[in-house]
Parts: sequence; C-alpha cells; structure tokens
Amino acid sequence: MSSDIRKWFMKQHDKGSGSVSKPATVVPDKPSPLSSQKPNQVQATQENSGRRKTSKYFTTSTAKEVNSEETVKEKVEAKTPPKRKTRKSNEDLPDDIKPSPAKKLHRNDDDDDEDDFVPPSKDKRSAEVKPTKKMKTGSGIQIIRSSHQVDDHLEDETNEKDSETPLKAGGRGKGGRGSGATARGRGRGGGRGGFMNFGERKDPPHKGEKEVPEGAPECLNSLTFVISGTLDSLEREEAEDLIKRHGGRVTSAVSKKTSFLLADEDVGGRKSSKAKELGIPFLTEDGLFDMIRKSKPAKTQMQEEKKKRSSEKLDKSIINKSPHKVEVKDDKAVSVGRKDAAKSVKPGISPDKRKSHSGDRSSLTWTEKYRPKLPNDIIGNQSIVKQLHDWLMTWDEHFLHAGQKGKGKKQSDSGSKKAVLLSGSPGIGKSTSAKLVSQMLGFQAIEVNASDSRGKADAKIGKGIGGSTSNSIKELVSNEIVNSSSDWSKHQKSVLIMDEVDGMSAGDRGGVADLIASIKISKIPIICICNDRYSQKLKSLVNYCLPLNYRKPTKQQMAKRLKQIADAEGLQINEVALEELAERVNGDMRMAINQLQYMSISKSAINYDDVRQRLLSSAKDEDISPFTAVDKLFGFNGGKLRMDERIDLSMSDPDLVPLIVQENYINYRPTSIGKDENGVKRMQFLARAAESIGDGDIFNVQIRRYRQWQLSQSSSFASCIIPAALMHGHRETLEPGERNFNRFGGWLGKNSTMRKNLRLLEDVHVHFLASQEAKLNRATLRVDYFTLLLKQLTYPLQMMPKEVAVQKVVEFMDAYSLTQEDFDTIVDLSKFKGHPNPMDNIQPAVKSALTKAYKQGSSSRVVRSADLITLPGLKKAPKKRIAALLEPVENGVSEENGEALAENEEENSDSEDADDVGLLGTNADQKPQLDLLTNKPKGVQVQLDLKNNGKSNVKKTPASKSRASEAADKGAQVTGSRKRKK
Ligand SMILES: Nc1ncnc2c1ncn2[C@@H]1O[C@H](COP(=O)(O)OP(=O)(O)OP(=O)(O)O)[C@@H](O)[C@H]1O
Repeated sequence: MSSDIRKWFMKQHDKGSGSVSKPATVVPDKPSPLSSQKPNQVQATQENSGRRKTSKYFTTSTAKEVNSEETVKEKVEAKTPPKRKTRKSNEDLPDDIKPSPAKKLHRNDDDDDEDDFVPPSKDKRSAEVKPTKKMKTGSGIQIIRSSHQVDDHLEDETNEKDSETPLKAGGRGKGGRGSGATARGRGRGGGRGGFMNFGERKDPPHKGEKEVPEGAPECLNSLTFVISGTLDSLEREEAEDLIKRHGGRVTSAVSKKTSFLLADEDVGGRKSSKAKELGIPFLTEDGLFDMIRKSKPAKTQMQEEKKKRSSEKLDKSIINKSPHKVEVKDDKAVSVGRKDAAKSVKPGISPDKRKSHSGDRSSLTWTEKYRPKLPNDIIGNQSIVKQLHDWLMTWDEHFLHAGQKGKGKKQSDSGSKKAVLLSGSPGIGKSTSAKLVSQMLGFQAIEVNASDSRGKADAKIGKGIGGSTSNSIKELVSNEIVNSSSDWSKHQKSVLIMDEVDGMSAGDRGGVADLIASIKISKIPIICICNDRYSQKLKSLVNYCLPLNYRKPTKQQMAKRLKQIADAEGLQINEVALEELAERVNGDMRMAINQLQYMSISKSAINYDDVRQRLLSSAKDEDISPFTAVDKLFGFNGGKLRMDERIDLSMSDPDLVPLIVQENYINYRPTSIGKDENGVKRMQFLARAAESIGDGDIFNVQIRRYRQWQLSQSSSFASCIIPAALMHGHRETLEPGERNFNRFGGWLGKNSTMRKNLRLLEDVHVHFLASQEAKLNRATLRVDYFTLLLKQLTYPLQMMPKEVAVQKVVEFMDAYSLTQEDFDTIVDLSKFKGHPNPMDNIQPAVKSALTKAYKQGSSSRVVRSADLITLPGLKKAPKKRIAALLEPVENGVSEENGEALAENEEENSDSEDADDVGLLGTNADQKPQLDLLTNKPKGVQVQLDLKNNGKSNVKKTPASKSRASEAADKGAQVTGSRKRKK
C-alpha cells in the first residue's frame, strides 16, 4: 500500500546534482610535499591540491593561457602522444605523479568508502574487496582506478541496471535518491547521482579551503566542461555554478564538443577514457581557478566598461519603459548597434512583432508580444504540429463530404477521429499551435474554455446560443446552416478549440459526456486541449479523439528562443543563464518568458546568478510533496539547510511530514557520526531522535485535543527538525528485500487497525460482562484473560477427540456468552509475529464441527446481550429492537410484540433478507415469533419457532435455573444484558 501511495506523492526527483557528499574519511597525516606549492603558479595548479596528479592529459600552464577551446585543444594535442600509453606503475611515474604516502592513506580510506569504489564486475562484494585493496596499496593507482571506474561508471550511467552495482539490495529506480538530498531544483545535472551513489561521493578533501576566484563574466564563454570524480575543494554543484557563472557550459557526458574534463584525479572511468580517446584535455580544479583568475585583470577593465554600459542600458531601459519614450528605444534598437539583435530575432520572431515592439503594444506581456506567428515559430513538437495540420486539413474530406456519401467513417478508425486531443504540460504551446494551424488553414477558431462550460447542454438545443456555453457548443457543432456544404464557400470554416477539457469533470453534470455527444454530431472539427491525457476524467473522451502528446522543448531550444526575445528587448543575458532558466522552469516556455520579463524590469543585464536567485526564490512558492520535504531534511545537505528552510519543509505538510520522518528516521546513517564501528553513536543518535519524536507527539496531542495551535512550530521542531538534524545522511535498508526509499508513514494504517481491534475487543468485553462470570475492564480482559481464554478455546480442539472437544468448547463459549466472532477476535488478538498461529494444529474437520455445533445450539442459547440474538431467516439481527424488547418492563409484554418484531425484521432486512423471509413465509401468521421467557436476572433464554413449522407457536423454556439463580444470588450487575419479564 505504501508503495502505491508513494507513487502519488513522489514528484519527479531532482536528478543528483552531485552535491551529495560524504565526510572526508581521512585527512592525510602529512601534507603532501606537493601541497605546499603555491596555488597560483600554473605548474603547481595540478599539484597543490595535495592530490594525485593524474596524467599527461591534464592541462599544464599552457592550458591556462588558452582562451578558447580550439587553442587549448591544439596545445594539449601537441603535448599528447597520439595514443594513450597504458598507465605506468608507480615506479615509472614521475615524482609529481606518484602518490605521496599521505595519498596512499587517503586512497585506503577511500576504499573504505563502500560506495564508489567497487568494480562493477565485483558487485555485491564491495565489503570483501577492501582488505585486498589495502594489501595492494603499494600500487595504489590501479586499485584506485578500478574503484573510481565504478564511481564514474555509475555517474555516467545512472540508468544502468541495479545488477551492475554493488549496493543493489538497497536499490530503487533510476537516479532517484540523490536528488532528494539536494536543495536544488528539478532535473539537475542529468546522469549524476544514481541511487547507488546517493550521498556517497566523498567530500572534497580540502573543502572550502580555497578561495574561489572571480573572473570576467564571460571568461569561460564557449567552453564546455564535464566534471568527473571528487574535486579538491569544491562540491560538484559549486564547480558547476562557478563555470556557468563565467559563461561556461557543463554537460554530463564527454563528447567532441567537450573542451575540458574537470577532474582532480584520473579516475579512469568512462568519462576519462572517453576524454582520452577524443583527446580532450584534463583540467584540475586549480587549473580552472587559474583560468578564471587570469581573466581578472581584463575583468576589472571590462567590469568598469560593463558597469558603464549597464548603467547606460538601465537608463535607456527606464526611458524605454516610460510610455512616451518608447519610440526612442526602438529607434536605437534599429539604428544603434542593434543589428545583431534584429538579425537574431529573425527566425523566431516575425517582423511585425518587432514592429509591434515599438508602439502601442509595448504594454503587452512578452508572452503575447512574442507569441509565435506561424506554426514554424513554435519551438519543439514540430512533428505534432504537422500531424495536427494534416488532421485539420483532411477533416472535411473525412467527415463532411464523406458524410454526404456514406455517413462518414467510424469513430473506431484511429486515422479519422472527429476530434483531436492535444495534451502536455502547461505553457509549451498547445493552444498556440491549435490557433496557428487553424489560422493557417483558413479556419475560424472558436475558443471555448471548457472549464467554463461544465454543465450539460439542455436537451432542447433550441434554447440555443443565448443559453449556457454548453448550449452554444451544441448549437455550434450541429448548426446545419453554418456548415452545410452547399453554402460552404459563403461561410468561413470554423473549428472549435476546447481548452482545459480536464477542467470539466466527468461527474460534474456530465460535461465530458456532453462533449462526447457534441463530437459525435459535430459538423466542425473540434480540438480539445488538456494537461493530463491520462486523467480519469478524460478516460472516455480519449476514445473519440486523436491523441497528440506535446513534449517539453529542450533547454537548448528554449534558450535559443529566449535569447531572441532578450535581444529584441535589448536585454543582456548569455545562453548559459538562459539554459539555466529553461531548466529551472521545467520546460514551461510561458513561465520562462514571464520570468525573463520580470527580471528585465530591474536589470538590463542578467547573469547566471540573477537567474538562480530569481528561480530559487520563486521555487519557494512551489508545492512540494511531503516526501520531497523529508528527502531534503534527511538528505546529505540537510545539515546545511537554514532554519527557516527546515521550518518551511517540515510545515509544508504538518500532518504527513512528521509521520514520514517517524517511519524512516531509523533507516538513516547520520553523516555527523563519522566512523562508528560498533554503532554506539548511531544508537545514541537514534535514541535522541526517538525522544524528540516522542516530544513531538506530546505537542501534537496538545494541538489536536486541546486546540493549542500556537504549539505547531514546536511540534514540527520536535517531530521533524530535531530528528532530521540528528539523523540526516545516508539512507540504508535494514531488512533484506526492503526498498531504499522513504516509506509512507505507517501510523495511519496502524491506527485504523487499532481502532478495529478495540471495537472487536469491546464486543468480547460486553459479552463477557453479560455472562456475569467476571467483572473486569477491557485492559484486564486483554492482558490477563485472553491467554487463558485462548487456551480454553483451542487446546481441547487440538488435544481431544472431535466430539468431546467441540462440546467442551461450545459449552465454554456459552458460559461466557462468547460468539463465533469473539472466538475469532480472541485468536486474532493473540497472534504475534514470530509466534505460531494458535489455530495451526486444529484440523479443518474439527473447526467445521465446532461451527456446526455452535450454530445448532443457537436456537436455545441463553441470551444475555442484544447483539447475541440471531433470528432465523435474517442475516442482520435487528439489534436495537431486540435490545428494546429485552429492556426490563414492569408489565407483561403487549400482545403485539410478536408482530412488532416481525415488522421490525422487515424493516431491517435488505432485499436478500426479505427473500429469505419470503422462503420462510411472510404472512402474518407465518412470521417468526419470538418468545422470551424468564424472570431471571441473568438473562433470557430465547426460543424461536416458526408457526409454519407445524410446531406449537410458542416454546418457553426458563433459563438455566442453576446458573440464573446463581447469578441472582451473586447479585452481579449485568452490563449489556437485558432482561424481560413476560
Ligand atoms: N513552443 C513554444 N514556442 C514558442 N513560444 C511558446 C511555446 N510554448 C509557449 N510559448 C509561449 O507561451 C505562451 C503560452 O503558450 P500556450 O498558451 O500555447 O501554452 P499552452 O501549452 O497552451 O498552455 P496551457 O496548457 O496552460 O494552456 C505563448 O504565448 C508563447 O509566447
């Protein structure tokens, strides 16, 4: 169940941004001799990280002088032999490449890092590999290489099967977990952070120890980087940001377009071997820093220039924004240095748009202003647009003209559906393409927002256009005059565009059903638009439509279009920043354009950081699922979250987040405990977390029971923030076969089971009291009596011969007024995990004999509680009426009692029961008669008979005298029993 619910709660996980990290397991005892070198020296850049210099493929000082990809490549190629030599042994390596002792130590500890460093072929044996590796440290590189291979291998192939990775058992789907840990947005850094290495990449050994340089804003322009392995001082995410901030691009896989492989160690994985194969130079973190730093002198000048320019632009943009100066701006755009902009606008933005820029339409939102004018302007989904075009173009042929000849084609013919259903996420151009295609083919588009026309049309369409929208639609689609082919040439063709059809509910006065009816009779094409084609509401509609599913445009496509818009608006922003924007809005072009316009209000030059800042703050308004919230709280970066972020996360769903925390905290191995060989620290952390969750529960009770809502934050603090702060880290499975993702809180299910069990226990309790054999409370019954009752009920059935056992048990049940349900309750509530089922050793024949014997005795059973009465022919006992009958009354029962009861039986019986009664006879004189005869306080004995049985109509048997008088002697209080004198 939890997994099902999980599906619904799970949002698309962030792909690992690579920020997941692990505490550095070892700090080298001695600093490497190399690390003493100054970082700003070009040659030293490889070494000063104190880490293994990797290979000849690493750029040296030459690389730093390179300003463009080309030159770098050339230079490196010049230094690089055409074919990569196989790796030398340590002895053969030059001194600066040989691992220092400290590095060896580091290596070994890396090996302890169970995550990254196990060759794929040796999966599931990671633990065993370690000692071997340690023994082999003399030639550490190979060990490291192979282990890192896996790291890279995993990084590169997050989609690979679990079987290829050592931690399979803990597995869950593709690339999932890592992302949850990061505070970043959606779908970041593709290909990284597969669940196997979630949170398992090491922390950079010199994390935060180096000053991150600032260079000229575009100094890495046109360079593409791929990051591999752990860097020296930067987390991957930081490195990525640094590169992007300076105009560079970061991709996840090495290709011909890659300029550098950013790596501080030659991890020997797929990325590095591919880089070597393609002759792509390696670059260390220090190399990168240096490259950026180097642009600085230029930067200061450039910055000043930029400042000037931007202040000028700002002035201009302010001028431009004031309505009466619009023309000035446009003149400039055309005349002064805007040729580029004008050029770049060409393909996507049609000329009249640029014109419109200059005038009265400047108040339009950019989404309107830059709405595509031709189907070709729509970015992405061109094949879908073509399909739509073809469908619309041939519609008449298929349905109108064919209709005259042979009533059109069948709806089942998938090639000729009368309507089309465009589906896809918001803001990707569905409505736009519907309008443009219609326009292009000369159709008059009649747009209806389906969510406005929720109801069904009147049966009489005659009410017509003046009526509701639904009526108008019916009128429209069936209008003979408008569509009659004879007059066709005189009238413009129409197409009905029904937007947001998922907004009209199927259950909501038949909106969808009505739409389907309209489609069937329609004489004009209908284009339906929705976001989710798989919505339940649209289940029936899809059968009548040609489904066309829109995909999100790629970030490159979006960035290109956004660049055109930015250029047209004179906004300075580079493509990397635009790609970031495209990525952050998750393919929603409308949102991207809106965000761009919003940012342009305050700035005329926008950089990567501005985009990040803007979208981080807007991301706050997004709804996040409780699972994402817990992922973030418990993730590796959970410790780095600010307190307000933690509060936001825990309060995002104050009911469910604490439940999920409580369910999963035990699975986390906290990062903060470091190495914890005997697990004591972890236990201590768990204990503290549990205590805090307990406190949270106390708060919660105060809030719910006494409405102390002011304690909400304290409750979240105790039940989510403290446990997460203690336990955040690496999630692991505790049982074989368990899936390694956060489970839905089990409390809700358990609570429901508990309530059911309490109800059943209460039934047993009432019957038990009614028997007057004991006076006890519910807890005592459960704790002290159940074991004994169970023995009495099951042992005879296991040990004794069938007849004897059955008789003994039935007698016992009668003595304590236990029903068959009570029997089951006692058995069920006495079951414990790991203990044998008490019913296991009882033969089925014995069980059925027991049931039979119990039922046989039911007609002459002493009734002590209303719900114990069962009437023949009725499945449901009319409890209330019987209870009323059993109420003590002073005088004799009125003679109509029997009839009243019979009536009641009829009232209570469902149709099936009525049938049963019918079988038994439903005439007044055939109705079952109930006669109760006893004046004993203990209970009444009921004997039922049916008049039509041919027996005497009333049989009265006094309740077992001995027991009744015993009870009377005891003067026991009867709870739940009803006595009746007749
Ligand atoms: N593929 C695209 N190419 C160019 N511009 C686009 C594209 N998609 C969206 N836009 C921009 O976003 C605006 C809104 O697009 P549109 O209304 O067509 O989106 P939609 O997919 O129909 O969204 P919804 O599902 O919310 O109705 C357009 O005016 C246009 O400026």
